[in-house]
Amino acid sequence: MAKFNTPSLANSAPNTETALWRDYLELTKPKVVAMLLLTAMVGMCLAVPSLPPAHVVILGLLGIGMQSAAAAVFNHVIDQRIDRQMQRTIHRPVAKGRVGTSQALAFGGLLMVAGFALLLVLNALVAWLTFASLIGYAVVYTVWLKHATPQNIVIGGLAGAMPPLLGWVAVTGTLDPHALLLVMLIFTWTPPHFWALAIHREKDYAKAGVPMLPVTHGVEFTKTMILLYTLLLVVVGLLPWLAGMSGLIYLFGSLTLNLGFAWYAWQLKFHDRKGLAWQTFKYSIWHVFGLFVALLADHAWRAIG
Ligand code: HEM
Ligand SMILES: CC(C)=CCC/C(C)=C/CC/C(C)=C/COP(=O)(O)OP(=O)(O)O
Repeated sequence: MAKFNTPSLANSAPNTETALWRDYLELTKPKVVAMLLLTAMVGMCLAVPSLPPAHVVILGLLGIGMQSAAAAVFNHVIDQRIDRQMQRTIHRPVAKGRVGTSQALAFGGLLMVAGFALLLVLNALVAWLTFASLIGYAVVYTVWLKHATPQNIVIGGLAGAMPPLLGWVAVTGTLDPHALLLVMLIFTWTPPHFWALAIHREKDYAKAGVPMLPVTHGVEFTKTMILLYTLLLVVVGLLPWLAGMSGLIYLFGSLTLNLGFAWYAWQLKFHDRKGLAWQTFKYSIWHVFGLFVALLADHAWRAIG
């Protein structure tokens, strides 16, 4: 059994380069946060029969975006040592020493406080649930789960799955079971999204001593799990329609996208070829984008119809 690392804040890299605004932007994982905000916006829209008030959308997206970005900044600080050991992450701003630990912590802290304050203007429930998601990703997942179990991303995935519910609560101030269906969609999507990448980057994770599934249980087992989760996603994808939350536009959109994901997973398991794990990962990103656009289009159609 390989020895797995525990996180450390020590930064031994020489601080030879100057930080640019681009480095600070990179710390926030902007493309991931953009996707999280799309899912939050869809949660906001589905919470009401037509459109949510503009000021709620603006304040809510800013607050959720800032707290998600803060979580990503803290993740860079905590992961700096393993980031220096992996090809994919070796050039990151904190890992390379272009942004120091204290500057990054100050930047993340500022985003966290500002985001929390903006959400408090809307309601206390959304502010605290968003903060709990930040802790879930930056502390529970990054500090502990990531190094503790190959189920790390399954459990930790809950934080990344929360934004549709956060968007919903920003608008209504209450929890609604329909919002949980949207969380379930992303929760089920996350393992095949990440494990496809983990297969592609298996050597990186093995080198850094992070117990990701392909490292601990092998690539074949991981492919089986990817296939099972995509099949589960086909079923979970039906729930918004079965619950009467979404209509036929969503149903056909989600079935097409989810069966497409399952097809990729099937190919990966039974007819693997060079680069297919990476293609599956890329597909997963377009897939989650398409799924939430389908939810939005379906809602818009029903609102005007
Ligand atoms: C625990 C949950 C998750 C894990 C472990 C995870 C892992 C990753 C990793 C390692 C990458 C980087 C790939 C690279 O460097 O090329 C990535 C990329 C990405 N992820 Fe995830 N992810 C998670 C959840 C999510 C969620 C919830 C979303 C949005 C709904 C998301 C959206 C994206 C996007 C858009 C990218 C591409 C970023 C880019 O090209 O810069 N991820 N994910
Ligand atoms: C407030 C709120 C909604 C918080 C959630 C924020 C957030 C940025 C979730 C995204 C999940 C993600 C990118 C995980 C990858 O982390 P990793 O450390 O495994 O990947 P890495 O090696 O690329 O850093």
